[in-house]
Amino acid sequence: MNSRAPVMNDQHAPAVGQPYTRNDQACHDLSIRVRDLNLWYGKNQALNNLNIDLFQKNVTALIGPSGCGKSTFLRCLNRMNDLIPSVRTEGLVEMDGLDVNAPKMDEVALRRRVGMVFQKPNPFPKSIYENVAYAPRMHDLVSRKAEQDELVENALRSAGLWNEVKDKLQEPGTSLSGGQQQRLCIARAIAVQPDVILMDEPTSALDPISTATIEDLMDKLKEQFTIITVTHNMQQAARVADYTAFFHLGEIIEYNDTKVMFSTPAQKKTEDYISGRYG
Ligand SMILES: Nc1ncnc2c1ncn2[C@@H]1O[C@H](COP(=O)(O)OP(=O)(O)OP(=O)(O)O)[C@@H](O)[C@H]1O
Repeated sequence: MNSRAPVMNDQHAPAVGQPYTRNDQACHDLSIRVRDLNLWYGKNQALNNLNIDLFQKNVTALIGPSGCGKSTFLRCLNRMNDLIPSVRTEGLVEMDGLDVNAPKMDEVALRRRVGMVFQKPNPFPKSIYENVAYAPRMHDLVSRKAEQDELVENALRSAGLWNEVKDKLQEPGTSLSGGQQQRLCIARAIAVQPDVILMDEPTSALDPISTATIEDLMDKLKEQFTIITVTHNMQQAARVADYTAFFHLGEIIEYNDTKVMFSTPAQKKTEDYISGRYG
């Protein structure tokens, strides 16, 4: 086993060759299983032998210095790296037992199950209503207008935006504030009833109040969805994440319960990073 494999400091060390997991008892709520994942951009290896189990209905934060592979890893979970021609991937990413990279995996269906929210809010140039209704219609999740209306309302309510927009659903999504636009993007992601929501620095373009609103929202959304978020903000990881994985130079150095990792990191590199000594 890679000597720098992720470490779970309050758990039994796994047998040689076995991946690190949170604990045996929790394996029933496994959502995503990653084994020996390697990724290259052309000749440059960006992910190096990653092994990690991600658990259902939790928030997992991916932290680490710039360029350590957090976003690249996130994009492995919904095959968005396939859109980059120079990318080559090896290893297993399994979601609820299904091999995400299997040739017969339907990428459109996969991206319905794995929603994504980006750093910069990116609503479609359409009405607030259409931003939410479009994908469910494309995926045939609704047939009647009344059903569609209900779905739009539910998604906007779940994203904590309904009360602010219910009287202006036909206005452009882009007319909303940055924080509202990000919640609209979250409503759009949850409208297709995914299992997993990937968030790539979802609050880094937002003011502190909008950031706090999104953090509260993540706490509610994890009752229904598995959330994996990239963040540069240590306090945010400590506030929102049940589990945290620390990445460094394309490897997972440590992965653990967030409270444990932040109070007693097992690795010197983790300690240096979370205490702000580098990165
Ligand atoms: N499209 C791409 N083509 C080539 N190399 C890339 C591409 N995207 C990322 N990389 C490289 O892969 C490595 C990991 O980048 P990635 O963006 O995943 O890191 P990150 O930890 O998310 O960084 P940041 O915190 O700055 O967003 C870096 O060396 C980066 O330069």
